[in-house]
Amino acid sequence: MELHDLVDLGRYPIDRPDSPAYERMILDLRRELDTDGCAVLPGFVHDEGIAALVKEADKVAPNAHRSFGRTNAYFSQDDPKLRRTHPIRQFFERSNAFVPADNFPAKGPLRRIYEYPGFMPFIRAALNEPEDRFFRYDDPLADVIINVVEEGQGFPWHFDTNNFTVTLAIQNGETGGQFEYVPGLRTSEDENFEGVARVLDGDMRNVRQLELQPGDLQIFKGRYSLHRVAAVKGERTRYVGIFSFVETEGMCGGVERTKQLYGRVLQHHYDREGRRSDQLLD
Ligand SMILES: O=C(O)CCC(=O)C(=O)O
Ligand SMILES: [Fe+2]
Repeated sequence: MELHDLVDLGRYPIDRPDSPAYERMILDLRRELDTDGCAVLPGFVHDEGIAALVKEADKVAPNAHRSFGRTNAYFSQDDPKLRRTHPIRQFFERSNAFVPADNFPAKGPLRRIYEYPGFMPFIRAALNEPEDRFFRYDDPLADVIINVVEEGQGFPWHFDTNNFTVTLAIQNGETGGQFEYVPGLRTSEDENFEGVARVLDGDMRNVRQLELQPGDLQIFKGRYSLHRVAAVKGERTRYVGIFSFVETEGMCGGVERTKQLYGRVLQHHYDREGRRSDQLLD
């Protein structure tokens, strides 16, 4: 399986895991993840690869599920029993559109990157996770998707369900669309509702901002880092590819979240509801 027509393998030798260059790359990424809770690989996909990905995105964008509505950081329902200021009760406007994973064939450029045999071991090594706790997201609607964001749309503060998130910038809006995140705001043992409430309330002290360029790959721990995408402005649509990985085999999106984001839910989601190795809300 070849990847050089999409990925800059000279700069990022994910096809040569035994080389010193690979080892150096992994050490650099680990350092970045330790200090910033996030690592960026500029130009991971080269210009020609991006052209192929934009073409694929343009083709499937009409199949995106457009969803508008108010969501909290956990994509859960309101709980009127809690005090009014509790993060579960803080709802923000979200409008975006996800192209569900079943739009991306194995031979298309986006899934070819995700399913390239060396890609998962590379992401796992960068995150320094053990082999028995690292899997692709077992979600036929969400393992690899494109987030389509048009003028005026954005994605408010939230946590991902999948433990690890890898995003690939494919096309930027004219302006806006910056990514903001707070690394490690919750852990698998602690929701840290107080810390989350402070950020939702506008405390920007621990918020970091990123502006990715098309071709840049970003690795971060989406289940533990609160994050959001600023509204996009201008005519051009923002496309971001999202590849998800989890620590528990068979883990997929919950029923409520999947309904909200993809507009449908499969038997698969009911069968696996609650398959998590932590007690977090979503
Ligand atoms: O579009 C992005 O950059 C990320 C969107 C996001 O956070 C998500 O889809 O969960
Ligand atoms: Fe997210």
